Amino acid sequence: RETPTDTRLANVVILATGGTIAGAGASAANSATYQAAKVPVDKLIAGVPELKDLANVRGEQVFQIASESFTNDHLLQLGKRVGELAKQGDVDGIVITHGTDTIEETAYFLNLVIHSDKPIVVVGSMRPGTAMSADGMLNLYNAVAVARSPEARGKGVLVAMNDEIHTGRDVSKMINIRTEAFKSPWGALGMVVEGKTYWFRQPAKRHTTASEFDIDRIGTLAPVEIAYGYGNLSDVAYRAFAQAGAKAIVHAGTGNGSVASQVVPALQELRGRGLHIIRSSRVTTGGFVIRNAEQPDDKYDWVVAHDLNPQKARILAAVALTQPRDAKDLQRIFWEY
Ligand SMILES: NC(=O)CC[C@H](N)C(=O)O
Repeated sequence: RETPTDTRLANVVILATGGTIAGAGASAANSATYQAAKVPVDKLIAGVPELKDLANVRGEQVFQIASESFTNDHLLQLGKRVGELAKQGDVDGIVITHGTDTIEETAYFLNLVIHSDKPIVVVGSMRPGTAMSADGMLNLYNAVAVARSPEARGKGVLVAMNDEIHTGRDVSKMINIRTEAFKSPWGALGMVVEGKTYWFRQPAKRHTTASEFDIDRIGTLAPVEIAYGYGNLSDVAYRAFAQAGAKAIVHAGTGNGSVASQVVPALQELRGRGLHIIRSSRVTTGGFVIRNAEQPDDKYDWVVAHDLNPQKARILAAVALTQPRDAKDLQRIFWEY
């Protein structure tokens, strides 16, 4: 049955892409063993009747996948749909349901390329809806509460998880299994309680309307790969990525983004052939890579990812290198976004 549109309420569109929030398990005891991306968006919305007290909500099924299977093409397709909806006068806010594994990559991508100050909120869950103490219903309710909130405007793309509101730029999945899985190294922006938002911080980096990147001007993302640092490192992965056509390699380095001495010559050689080398850190609760510490970045013409983790550094480089740039300009972008 169609519910009549309440004209006093904000209009929020829910774009569904899959993940555990759309997951289903065999029994209520299955909190970890289940299939992601099963439940269609209309059923997710029907499962939370209280949404209609917050906003006029309608759903669109964009994909039905687990988020580890997101490709650059999925990012572009989703981004273009978000961009279109954000331009519509009858849309006040957008919620994207998403698997949690790569939610931080999609949220950061949208934060970089969507030119709108309307609230855009990405949400997932850690337990499928069929499980005891499932977290998806409340997370979805909270996401819609943020998306309809005038106070969420202009804060960039947000992630609502576990009652917290995070900037898509900072947030990262730090723990699996637990519902308290998402943290931002510089703290959450706010909280949602009983459908009301409470704010404490503003994002400091360039995003959305202040971004030089625009989804309407991006046809394909640049191929950027990540190579992991560890003891006994070899240059095999770096050379293979270069051979396959990578425009940049993000080094998920040990500690300060350090590079094993036996690999430095290969990375110098690849930079000489035009590939960008981006040093990031594999530490999990807030890397902080500084230029010319550990490695002479000025001399080698390398870039540092600073506080961006390797997967976020890949997103930024894939967007930035949609046009050719020297390392100095790419480094500027890493400081500013
Ligand atoms: N909690 C989750 O959403 C993880 C499920 C799945 N791996 C995904 O990211 O889509």
